[in-house]
Amino acid sequence: MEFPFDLNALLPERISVLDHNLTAGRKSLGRPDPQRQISTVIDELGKASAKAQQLAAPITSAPKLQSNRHHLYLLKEGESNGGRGVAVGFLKVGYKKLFLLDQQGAHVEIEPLCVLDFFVTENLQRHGYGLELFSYMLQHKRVEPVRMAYDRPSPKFLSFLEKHYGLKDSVPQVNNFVVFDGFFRDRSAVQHRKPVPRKVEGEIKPYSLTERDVVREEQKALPWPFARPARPPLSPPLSLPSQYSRSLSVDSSPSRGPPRPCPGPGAYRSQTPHSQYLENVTCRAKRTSSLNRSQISFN
Ligand SMILES: CC(=O)SCCNC(=O)CCNC(=O)[C@H](O)C(C)(C)COP(=O)(O)OP(=O)(O)OC[C@H]1O[C@@H](n2cnc3c(N)ncnc32)[C@H](O)[C@@H]1OP(=O)(O)O
Repeated sequence: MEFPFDLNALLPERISVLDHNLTAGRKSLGRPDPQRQISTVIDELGKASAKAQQLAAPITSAPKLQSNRHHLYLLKEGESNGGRGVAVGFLKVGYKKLFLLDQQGAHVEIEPLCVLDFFVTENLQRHGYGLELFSYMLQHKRVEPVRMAYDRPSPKFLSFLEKHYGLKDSVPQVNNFVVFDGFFRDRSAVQHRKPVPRKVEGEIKPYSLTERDVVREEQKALPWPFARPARPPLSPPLSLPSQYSRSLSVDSSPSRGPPRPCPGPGAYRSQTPHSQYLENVTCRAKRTSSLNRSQISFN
């Protein structure tokens, strides 16, 4: 993805690690408003990622990064675009407090590092850039892929995880997060286990939403005539097991979350744990396995 400014001057490293400060390590060297340009890069990549995944709206943007304790790894290719560089893709991770089911079906409250968004521009996919980003993140976070949770991974990402890390067998969940065999190994000492609550009759409401669901809630919150009709709930892809439904995430823990400016209705997950499952709730956005787009250029 090309930009009308010098990416190499903006992002000196091949992979930049960005957080809520939107800085790429080095201070501005007299460049005009580097933060605004970094925001543009993040916003455009976020939009392209959402489009590639057929999400209703981006789950990655500069304002979202500024209001969360996430890390965004941004990969550039410095030689291209007449030496000004192109943005190749990004990987966004963050800690999320989740309620997961372990191998025995017991409810476990846990706060793993999660992959939240991952994108390589269409024309550069299957060239090893995704692996470069992912392995950089693993080293930076000192984590193994099997110890991470994955927020509604796309078919391409599932294939990526199996190919590069041998992650294949997942532990069934009742939410959108996917964890693989080995995730719960040696965790019992630090986990706060909870008994699985009995299902209560009546209306079943989620007590928390994934970022992907938040995007949908934000859209629903718009007044008529601005609100766009929500997509009908879709069944999980045939190749995937039934665990790919809604999440029981309760967001980042208070200790990790930065101060947030007064969220709007539905903007963030409820913090109140609910004792009900979401077994029947499969309201989810459809992902696509591929989009044949030519090289994206932003001018
Ligand atoms: C939690 C989440 O973020 S889910 C969202 C994940 N993102 C997306 O689905 C957006 C579209 N896809 C992409 O951006 C990329 O394909 C990524 C980020 C998933 C992987 O990045 P890449 O640079 O393509 O990965 P890399 O080249 O290192 O590895 C290639 C492997 O990834 C998987 N993969 C990549 N593209 C495809 C594809 N079009 N179809 C199937 N598998 C694919 C395959 O396992 C592939 O190995 P193969 O070519 O031998 O079959």
